[in-house]
Amino acid sequence: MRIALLGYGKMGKTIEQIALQRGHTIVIKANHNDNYDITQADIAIDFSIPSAAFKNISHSLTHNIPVISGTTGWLKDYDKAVALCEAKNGAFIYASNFSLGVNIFFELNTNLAKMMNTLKQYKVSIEEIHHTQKLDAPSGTAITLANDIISVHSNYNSWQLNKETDNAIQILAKREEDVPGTHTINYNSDIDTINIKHVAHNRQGFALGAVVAAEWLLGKTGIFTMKDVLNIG
Ligand SMILES: NC(=O)C1=CN([C@@H]2O[C@H](COP(=O)(O)OP(=O)(O)OC[C@H]3O[C@@H](n4cnc5c(N)ncnc54)[C@H](O)[C@@H]3O)[C@@H](O)[C@H]2O)C=CC1
Ligand SMILES: O=C(O)C1=N[C@H](C(=O)O)C[C@H](O)C1
Repeated sequence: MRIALLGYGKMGKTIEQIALQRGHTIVIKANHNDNYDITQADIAIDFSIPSAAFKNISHSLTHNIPVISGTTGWLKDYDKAVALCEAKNGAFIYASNFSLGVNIFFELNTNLAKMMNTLKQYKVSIEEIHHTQKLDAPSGTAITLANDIISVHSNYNSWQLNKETDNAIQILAKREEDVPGTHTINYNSDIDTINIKHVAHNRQGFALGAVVAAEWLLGKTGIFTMKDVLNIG
């Protein structure tokens, strides 16, 4: 596959390594608003910044290039990206987290939340820890985890960043040097605490997932998620 990397930072560079190992070619490495010809590529992979993601995605879809996006913090425009993809009969995958481990963790989180729905003495909270350069908070992964709990647990109808309220899930966002991504779900009662945790040791899992998703998407039309790619859930 000829891949356009829209965003050539920490993730773009890790994706390049894995894509080359899997026999693909990188034809575009775009940072900032570079003037590139997207039609040279078979597929675009966007790991850029929140304020640039929608523009990158719509540029690719407008030119009939399938696109994978892992950028977080741009979801206010997600419905517009879906509408454009449908109008162009294109192909699009967004995932807040492309790693296989986190996608298994998403399933674990939903199943645990279903069980905890009958045990109202436990209060849930989410903690995410990332590197200090991260632009958005809470992480996209923490938002997915919170929304998945809300969809099956009747005590909660929203989430709140760094704030405890009755019917909202508190998400604590911490920033520390060099942390690739740690997410913990805590169910706390007066008697005990149950928690599940995912710790990324590096960025390889995110990057491999994004390349596997690109390989899977090529030749398809529609709007998909990592559940479709990994056939789980
Ligand atoms: N979904 C997932 O599995 C993962 C998502 N991420 C997300 O991916 C994004 C990128 O993460 P990192 O690579 O760690 O950040 P980074 O800051 O290292 O790289 C972002 C790059 O985007 C570039 N950029 C700025 N404006 C651009 C534009 N208009 N078009 C193209 N590129 C532009 C910057 O110059 C920079 O090189 C973040 O939103 C992060 O939260 C990160 C890891 C995994
Ligand atoms: O910015 C990061 O680094 C990460 N961002 C994603 C998120 O916001 O959830 C995924 C991963 O946790 C790393």
